[in-house]
Amino acid sequence: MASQRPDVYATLLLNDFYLPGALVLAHSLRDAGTSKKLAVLVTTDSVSSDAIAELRKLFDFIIPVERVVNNNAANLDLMGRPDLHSTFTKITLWKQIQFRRIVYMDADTVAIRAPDELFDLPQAFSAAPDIGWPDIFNTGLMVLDPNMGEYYSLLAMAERGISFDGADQGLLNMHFKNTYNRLSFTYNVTPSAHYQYLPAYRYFQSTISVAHFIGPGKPWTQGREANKGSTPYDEMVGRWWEIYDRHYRPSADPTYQSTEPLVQYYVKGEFQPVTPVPSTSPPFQSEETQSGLFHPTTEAPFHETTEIVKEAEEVYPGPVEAPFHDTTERVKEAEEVYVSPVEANAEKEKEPEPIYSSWDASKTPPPPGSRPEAQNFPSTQYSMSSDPAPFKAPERYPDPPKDMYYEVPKTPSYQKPTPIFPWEKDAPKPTRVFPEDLFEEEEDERHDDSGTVSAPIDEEDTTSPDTTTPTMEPASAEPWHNFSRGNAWDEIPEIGRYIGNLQKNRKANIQVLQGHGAGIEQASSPGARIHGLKLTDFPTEFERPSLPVTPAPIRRPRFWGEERDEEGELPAAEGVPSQEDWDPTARLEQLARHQSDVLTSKLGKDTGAARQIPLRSLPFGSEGVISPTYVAQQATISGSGTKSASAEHIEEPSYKGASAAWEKDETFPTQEAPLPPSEEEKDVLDT
Ligand SMILES: O=c1ccn([C@@H]2O[C@H](COP(=O)(O)OP(=O)(O)O[C@H]3O[C@H](CO)[C@@H](O)[C@H](O)[C@H]3O)[C@@H](O)[C@H]2O)c(=O)[nH]1
Ligand SMILES: [Mn+2]
Repeated sequence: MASQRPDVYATLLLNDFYLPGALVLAHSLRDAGTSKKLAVLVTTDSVSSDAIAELRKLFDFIIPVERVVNNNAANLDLMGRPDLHSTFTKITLWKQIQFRRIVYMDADTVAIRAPDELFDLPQAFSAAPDIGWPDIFNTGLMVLDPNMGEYYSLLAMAERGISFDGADQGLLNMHFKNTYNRLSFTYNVTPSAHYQYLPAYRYFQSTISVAHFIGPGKPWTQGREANKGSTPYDEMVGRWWEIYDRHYRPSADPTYQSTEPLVQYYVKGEFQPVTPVPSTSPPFQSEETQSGLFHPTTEAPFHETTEIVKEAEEVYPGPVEAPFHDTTERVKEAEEVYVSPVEANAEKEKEPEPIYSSWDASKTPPPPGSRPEAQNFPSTQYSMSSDPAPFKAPERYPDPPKDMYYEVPKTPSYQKPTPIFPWEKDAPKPTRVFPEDLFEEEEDERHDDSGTVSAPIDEEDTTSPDTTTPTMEPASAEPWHNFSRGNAWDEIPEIGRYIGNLQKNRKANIQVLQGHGAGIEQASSPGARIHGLKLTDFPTEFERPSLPVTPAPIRRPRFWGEERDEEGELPAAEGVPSQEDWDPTARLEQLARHQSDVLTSKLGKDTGAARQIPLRSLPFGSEGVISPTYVAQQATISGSGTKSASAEHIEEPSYKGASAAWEKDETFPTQEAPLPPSEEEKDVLDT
């Protein structure tokens, strides 16, 4: 008597988190005037008796089913939905042979109209395309005729974990492949917050039968404020809230206060206890679910704005009891663990310290005996002004300040900074003459004499007033021919003079230089070398102490014994002794003695006591060493005639600076000289 079996709309509830969805779906079908009965498949290991009690008010059949779990959940992770580990349970629909036909609808669907015509389809299995991959069907709405053969076949797949997405949709699509009857998309419209085909939505809007909120966020987990816009998604979410509000929204009507708070408990923003009620996890919850994306328990009750709390206080004038107040086993368990809000309040008076510090609300239930979370919230109250006098604006507000701009000074305000150190004020006028100055004077004279420039080519270039940078000559066909290897710092006299002036300024502050320096300048050949710009400049031959330490090399006779051709030989250097006359030991001794004399005379002046530096013996092993070319040893070397090469007297270094640490022409600490104006200061000066 197959015709006797009823038709039903069926949904599935795997836990309390989807309770609001299942209830709203049932209400939507009823409100739409369906003639069919309603069934709900529940996994009793994870759906609370309170939830079942709530379902019983609405559904004609509460059908306990055994959970079918996919133990091979890798594909669910791929989908980002570890919470769907138990959706294989959907296959138990085929077991429900007490029904002729089932129109199955996910708990996250809502009927816009009751699609009762689906019960009249000739096909045994129908479903609508999936928006993510339209060749397959979405398992959120299925029209099926229960059949044990089909069930076992599906169970066999489930037990082997055969499903391309790890959930029921992958399994059922693999089982029914292309044999399913494809329904219109209007039977399972899956609006997306991310993508929607707006013109099609508007065009087909009036024919939509069912909206399905696929994905991890459901209307009841996002709260009523989340989708207030006018997109198709928002509009459909609005349809869900419409039905929810019609049946579950608490109102100010005191007769309505008996509304079961359990449903609101699982709807974000709806459950507003005066004192928080501990959340309990369903007994079955896999690790993935607990740490996964979806946590309605932690989202729902504790994250509210004060505004809504106030609203709730109006609705619930007295302390609200926990929603789990029956005597089921689960609630008993909960009561053992948790102190009731009333008890908690009593304890609070005894001991005000909060004990929430280490509790992670997203992972575990509150610790036993814990205080209400919000007990220490600041309770500052602001009252409205009770002064009835209207606000009167003052007659006149003060004028805004005038001339609020910066006036650029007409005359440059740059002034030499006031001296800080005494030597800045008492600095004597520099009198030292530098070779480049002499060189310039000579140049001027030459110009005057001949009337034409007779200087060497590079000098000519640099004196030309418009050639400031030799490297920037006009481009020619072969630019490398004109490329100068010169350094502008060496070649452009302006730079040289500028740096020279800087150095002069600095040297002017060093008094010790003046007396001794002049002699050096006299001795140096003016114009022979422009020095002083580079730190690596070495003293000239005139500035160096002359120490004839190297003898002239001995010429060896040529291989054939003939005499050397003296033509082309360089003249012997002045003051360089011939190698025959060179006794290195005597020379070293002489040098050491000289050094000792210099030191004695210097230190003697300072300390008043002349110190004798004893003659040291030569290092061990070097006593008998003589130059291989040494010919005749002479005890004393008679001077060869030149002043600087005198064997008896080796000249002292020509420089006698401030200290031995300084060498001639070394740069001196720059902080002492007043620095030239900076670029900014020059800008001011130029204006
Ligand atoms: O914690 C849960 C999870 C799921 N369900 C039930 O299982 C259904 C499927 O889960 P859902 O979150 O609706 O999945 P969808 O976001 O819709 O994901 C898609 O993928 C699922 C797995 O293949 C299919 O079941 C859906 O039909 C399909 O739309 C829900 O509607 C509920 O009826 C629960 O009761 N509790
Ligand atoms: Mn769904």
